[in-house]
Amino acid sequence: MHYISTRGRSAAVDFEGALLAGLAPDGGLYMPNAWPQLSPADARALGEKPYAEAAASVLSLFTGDAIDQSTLLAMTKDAYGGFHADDVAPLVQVGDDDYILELFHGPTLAFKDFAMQILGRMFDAALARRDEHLTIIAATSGDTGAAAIDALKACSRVNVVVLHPEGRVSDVQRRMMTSVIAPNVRNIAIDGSFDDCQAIVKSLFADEKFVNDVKLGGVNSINWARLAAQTVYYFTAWAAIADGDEAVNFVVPTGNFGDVFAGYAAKRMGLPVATLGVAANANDILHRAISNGDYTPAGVRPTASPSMDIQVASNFERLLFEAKNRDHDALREIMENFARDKGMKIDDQTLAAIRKDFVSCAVSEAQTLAEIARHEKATGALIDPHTAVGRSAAIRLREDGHLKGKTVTLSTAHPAKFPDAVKEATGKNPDLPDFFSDLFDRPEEMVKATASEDAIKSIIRDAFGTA
Ligand SMILES: Cc1ncc(COP(=O)(O)O)c(C=O)c1O
Ligand SMILES: N[C@@H](CCOP(=O)(O)O)C(=O)O
Repeated sequence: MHYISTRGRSAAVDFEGALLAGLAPDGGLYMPNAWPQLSPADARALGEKPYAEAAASVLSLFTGDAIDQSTLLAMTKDAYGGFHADDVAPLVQVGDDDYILELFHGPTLAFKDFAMQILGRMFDAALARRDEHLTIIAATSGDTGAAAIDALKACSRVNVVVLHPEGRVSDVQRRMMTSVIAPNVRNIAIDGSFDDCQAIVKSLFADEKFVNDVKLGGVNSINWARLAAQTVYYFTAWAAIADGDEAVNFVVPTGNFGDVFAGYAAKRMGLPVATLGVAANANDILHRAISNGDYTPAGVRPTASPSMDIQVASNFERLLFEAKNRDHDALREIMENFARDKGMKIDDQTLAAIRKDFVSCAVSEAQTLAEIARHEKATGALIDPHTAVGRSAAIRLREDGHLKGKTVTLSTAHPAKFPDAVKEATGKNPDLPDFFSDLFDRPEEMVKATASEDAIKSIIRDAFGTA
């Protein structure tokens, strides 16, 4: 197994190369050169195993020789042993054919923990063996940052710098990041949007000298290892509910297109997935792209589901690469034109290829809050606004005939991360788990910066010099 850049101008690397690089040197995203395969029988057998064992089995298809099987299993046991649910990713039935996959029982209460906890352990092992250090840069709209900091704060060979859009994450999300005061952690509040943060991250990777000076790495979903780890719960969820080889739908609240692309990867690996539902909030660029080919950013609108307040979705590049039959030149031209024109019209053939696997739905603010309230009335349980976007989309896509049969909606965050929206919708205050009961008493540390590449470079150089 090796990894190729979508843009075709970087050398292929092994799993460890993709893990440590994050983004390919040509600005492209790494992809496996071919999809590893699992038969439905293999997938079903995963359902019999504890989550950590299933994760090691699936991940080994991506890691190849980079990590031996017993080390990988020790890593997954350690990573998922810290989750606060026995099942790690519990599946809850909410209707005849409807399920919610709870992905918020990790240490920072969002689905990001599934990949980040394992990445931290992989970084530790690879950097120790190479006797190297890394400076991780992450852009966050709230959840990736907390998960990265939690997973990496104890890594002696990793520094971690997190950029978040000032005032555009919830107080709980911010405090989960800024209350971790450690010598290798820096939080930077950017005067701008998540897209500005993400653009800065990509521009840092484009500066070869800076990348080499500080040994830059990334843990956003540009990093293939993130998506590899996120494929696992599609397999375990399918195995828990499918009869025989029955195909199941997944609906995924979507921002950077990473989580839903992990579902696509699982499908390409042989998992019987019928349709992948892309659930967008009022920042509906992905819905516009899939429904009518219009992939044009329209300015970010703050919503009750702030982690999905994203316009330029990194992983859409991976989807276009697939839809273009992995034609590097065609993909590079598309991405260059997109950068120049600040938007794109997806051609009919490419759109038809995308629609073989995906449908989409945009959910308004009113619909999001209404779904939190409806769900609480129907089940007595609170859901977070991102999950509500997913559930609202799943209900509408089924009513409109786009989804038939069993459907799993990914529940991506704990409701207590977004108490204001939950309270507004239901009148109820979701409680943080005990291990965060003192979150609002903890001191915070962060610096503020303008949305400028140079400002961030100088903060990183001052903090960590050459790694
Ligand atoms: C809670 C939550 N739900 C959904 C998403 C969207 O996931 P993705 O960016 O992988 O599409 C995010 C952020 O990415 C998130 O933090
Ligand atoms: N919603 C994310 C945005 C970054 O997404 P990633 O999956 O590419 O890391 C966040 O919460 O930070």
